[in-house]
Amino acid sequence: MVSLGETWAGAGSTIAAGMFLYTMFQQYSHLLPHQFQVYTRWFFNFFNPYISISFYEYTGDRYERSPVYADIETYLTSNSSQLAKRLKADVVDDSKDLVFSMDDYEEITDSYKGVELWWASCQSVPISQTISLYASDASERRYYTLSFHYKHRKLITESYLKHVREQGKKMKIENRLRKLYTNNETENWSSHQSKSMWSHVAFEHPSTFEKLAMDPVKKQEIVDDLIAFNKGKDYYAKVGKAWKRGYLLYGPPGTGKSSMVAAMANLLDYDVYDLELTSVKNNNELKKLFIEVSSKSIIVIEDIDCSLDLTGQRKEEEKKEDAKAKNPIAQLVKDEESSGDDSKVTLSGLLNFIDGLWSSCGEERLIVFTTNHVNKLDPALIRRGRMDKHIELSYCCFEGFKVLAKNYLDLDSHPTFETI
Ligand SMILES: Nc1ncnc2c1ncn2[C@@H]1O[C@H](COP(=O)(O)OP(=O)(O)OP(=O)(O)O)[C@@H](O)[C@H]1O
Ligand SMILES: [Mg+2]
Repeated sequence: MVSLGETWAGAGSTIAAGMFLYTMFQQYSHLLPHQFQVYTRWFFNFFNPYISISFYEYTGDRYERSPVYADIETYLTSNSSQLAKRLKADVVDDSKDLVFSMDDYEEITDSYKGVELWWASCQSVPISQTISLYASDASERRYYTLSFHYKHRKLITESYLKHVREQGKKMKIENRLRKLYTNNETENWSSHQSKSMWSHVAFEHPSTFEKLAMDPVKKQEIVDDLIAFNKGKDYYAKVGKAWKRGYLLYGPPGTGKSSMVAAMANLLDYDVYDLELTSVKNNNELKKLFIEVSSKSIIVIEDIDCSLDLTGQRKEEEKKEDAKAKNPIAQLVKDEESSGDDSKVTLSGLLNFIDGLWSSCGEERLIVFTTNHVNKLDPALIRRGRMDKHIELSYCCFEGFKVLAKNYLDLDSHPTFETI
């Protein structure tokens, strides 16, 4: 007699065989005559209770990888390294560890709220490549297919896929190597649209808030402020503001402004974008740079008073207006001559990216300015709301000295402390 268990096992393998046949059919159906294709497709669809969704690595004419594909890949990394039998190992640019992912044509089972579903990694070979041996430009297209029973359609499309993307993003952040970016002058960036305008190295600065010598009350206030920002996604959504915050660090040279930026990045686990304004050609290039900044990052403009003549520019404009009133033609000629060098980032351009319309692209970003001369800056640039928090870093106080004594000499107290 055949037991119930055996019957189910038989049914399971029939379903698996059916799905395999269907996948094969999908892969090679373009080689069949058209009429035959229509009938067989109808036949399969009629009897097939499973829905499958494909996620391609590159879609349409995008240069960059599809973000959905990347999220799924990361999500499946944890599942596949346990479940799949054939894996690919790779050292990925952004991650600390080796990354394992499913090898091509491998399949794994996942379950979500008691529903079973199947992921397969596939590759479609372009037709041109099957015909011509020389079609070197036609590369394979990778994609994942997700299959599930049609009665779970709502659950999968509305909830499971969201879960996959969230998990994928979270895992990517946990596993990533943080980076320090800089905008160096790449001459041919415009001819390679897909090439990033930022170049980077791994960010491994050892500075932390514990090691920073400053008034402990002030320090705690800054740490609390940063953590509140980090957890403030809902708050920013509620008040209808872009999720970003500006800090102005000012004080005499060598008082720990750069160290504090590094400490901030280490505290929040953010990337650092060191923006060198003097090598940005114009506002348009500044816009491109800002668009490329990822979320969870700090954009730093060091010594902003030296980077640009942001203070003088307004006066310049006013002077020009005066000159125009006195001698309009001479001023027009002058303007014409100087318009050839559009090599200017203007104050209004910069303000536009700090809190204009463009500031809302990307989220969870800190903008930090450092300066030695706070009173040289245009008040519009540093008004509250734009630079939300002004932090003065000054010469060492006694509390700060104690931190230094601990850091360097491992001393908690000493008879000479009182004298100091
Ligand atoms: N408050 C501080 N706590 C601990 N170390 C500090 C502090 N201030 C400065 N230092 C030490 O002094 C050095 C210079 O500090 P840092 O580069 O952060 O100063 P800065 O304010 O950015 O200077 P500049 O205005 O010249 O850019 C660093 O090596 C840092 O370790
Ligand atoms: Mg500095």
